[in-house]
Amino acid sequence: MASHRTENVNEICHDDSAAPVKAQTIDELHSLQKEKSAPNSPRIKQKAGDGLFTSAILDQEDRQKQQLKSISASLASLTRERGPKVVKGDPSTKKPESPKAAISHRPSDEQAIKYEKGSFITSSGALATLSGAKTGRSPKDKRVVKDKSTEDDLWWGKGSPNIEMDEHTFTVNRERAVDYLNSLDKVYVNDQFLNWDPEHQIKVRIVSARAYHSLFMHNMCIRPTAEELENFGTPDFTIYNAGQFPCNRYTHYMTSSTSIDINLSRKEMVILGTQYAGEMKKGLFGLMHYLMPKRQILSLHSGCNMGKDGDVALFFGLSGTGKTTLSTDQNRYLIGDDEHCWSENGVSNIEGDCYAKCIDLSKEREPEIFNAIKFGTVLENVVFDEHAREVDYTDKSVTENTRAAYPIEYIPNAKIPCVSPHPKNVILLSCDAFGVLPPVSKLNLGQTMYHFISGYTALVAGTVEGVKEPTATFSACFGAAFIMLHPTKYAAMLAEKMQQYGATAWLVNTGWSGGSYGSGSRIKLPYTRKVIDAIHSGSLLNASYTKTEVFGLEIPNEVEGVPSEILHPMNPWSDKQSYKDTLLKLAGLFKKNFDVFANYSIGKDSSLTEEILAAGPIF
Ligand SMILES: Nc1ncnc2c1ncn2[C@@H]1O[C@H](COP(=O)(O)OP(=O)(O)O)[C@@H](O)[C@H]1O
Ligand SMILES: C=C(OP(=O)(O)O)C(=O)O
Ligand SMILES: [Ca+2]
Ligand SMILES: [Mn+2]
Repeated sequence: MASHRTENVNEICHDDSAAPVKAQTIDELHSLQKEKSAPNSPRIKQKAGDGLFTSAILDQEDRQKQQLKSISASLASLTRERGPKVVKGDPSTKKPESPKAAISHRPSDEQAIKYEKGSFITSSGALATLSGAKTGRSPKDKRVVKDKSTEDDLWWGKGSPNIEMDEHTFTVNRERAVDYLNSLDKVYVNDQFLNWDPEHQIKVRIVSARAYHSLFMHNMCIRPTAEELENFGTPDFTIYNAGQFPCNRYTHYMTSSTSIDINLSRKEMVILGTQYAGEMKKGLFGLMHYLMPKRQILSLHSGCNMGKDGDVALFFGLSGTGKTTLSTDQNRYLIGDDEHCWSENGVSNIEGDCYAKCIDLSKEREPEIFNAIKFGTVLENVVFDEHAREVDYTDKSVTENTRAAYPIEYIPNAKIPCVSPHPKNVILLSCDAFGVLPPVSKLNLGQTMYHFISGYTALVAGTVEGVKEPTATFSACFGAAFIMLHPTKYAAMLAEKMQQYGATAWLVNTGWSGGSYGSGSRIKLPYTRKVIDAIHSGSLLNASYTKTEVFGLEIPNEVEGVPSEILHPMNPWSDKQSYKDTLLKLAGLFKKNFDVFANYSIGKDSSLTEEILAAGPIF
């Protein structure tokens, strides 16, 4: 057969109608595609001589050597002298006898596709992957080292998320993780930042076995510039993610083959037996909940956005209550969807991404999130069509907790750098599965603190292992799984800041209406958006209010764009007696939950504590 192929297989066939490409070989052509610079978080350039740039005296080669030395030190076992010899790059391009490769900076999606079963590119260009047996967090497997420095500082005991372990057991698990990582041909190393406030930035290193974990963290943390990366130095905190490898359940303190261990003194975290990426994210959040309050900065499990006129709103809420959905708003600048710091400088995002739930995601209802799912985005545990690679967002067969992690700049109106002035509105989101909390109510300071400390929601299926249907949950500070100090410490700081900056608080029910889960229905997202619009615009502040029974919540009689019948939660219930019974049942749960906090005082004098205690349900 005649063929038009030329002798030299590397030569490029020219299409004579187009301008000729200068490259002569495939390799040369590929070199044209190579990124000029690796992607970083877009930011305002800092002035030369500012903080991070001062140590730029070393030449590039020396800095690379130091970087590899530092990675090698991170991977050193505690019982041997030094760490493995590491080189930069993809191990498959190196000779077999080459030492361990550490792939730093932009981990490629291709690495995941090449090495990880179940990883594919979807029709929109995102990397779809599977997190394995665990598709949600495992809070019961979280351990925190109790030592001299943490035993007095941290919240321990009943209700606390910090289940203790000793230093020795931590070392056993650390050694297990490091040995596992060192047994692999390659590991991925991310050196990145947390917190967009340059004064309070934290340097983190994540060592992981999976390309997916590396890409996830690349998105999640703030991406350094090439220059910042070279001058990174020693990280403030290191994660060893050996999630594919189990812990030894016969080890003291271990109750399963999963263990997520935090050692604040060693500034390290070890992950064994779970590949759910949210463990890394929330582990670092725990770290910030420890470090920031020491600097008088309040760490918040909240989303944050800002209007054109600079009015800022915080959205507190547990997983699935709408932080990501509602902070992503086409009319407002997005500061962040999940984790922030409130300092005297204002609000700053801790992260560089959004981590959206994508069950039942639709382009019509949530266009910004839908469009952010493109090349560079990690899609976890979604199901897609084998040929067209179209994702079916309604498919729950892997989990209901399907997720998309994308760099925050994939949202068109994200504000970079992700910092804002002080909040004007503080919105407490609660997804009430009982259907008795009003769609919106205005809170006084006592009520704000009462509801902040209570942290009530219905845990929506999926995010925590084993939770199959909405279940009433109380999670202090709307994030008890992540806080490190006693809830009243964060509450006191929130009260002080809200008073100082004159913020108004609102309780918004994004859950059920007209009946409990099973008989009522979830409040329509467009209605919740209207409620939020009215809060932002200030119109709700001037509305007339009616006080509810039992919870004493002030509910507006009208909200533009929302049917007034649903504003009082009793109206849409067909069985009024059932409403009243359910209301009392929920009030009882609140009361029981709050009992453990009744003996603590909040703030400088007893008046706020009294206000808070008086703000609970009366029945
Ligand atoms: N009324 C509503 N308000 C907010 N979210 C809603 C509402 N009704 C349904 N949802 C859905 O609930 C989920 C909220 O999840 P998300 O915003 O990711 O929560 P969080 O960021 O707090 O974990 C989204 O899937 C969203 O589409
Ligand atoms: C990632 C999590 O939180 P959220 O749903 O709030 O993003 C989580 O709780 O594991
Ligand atoms: Ca969260
Ligand atoms: Mn979220």
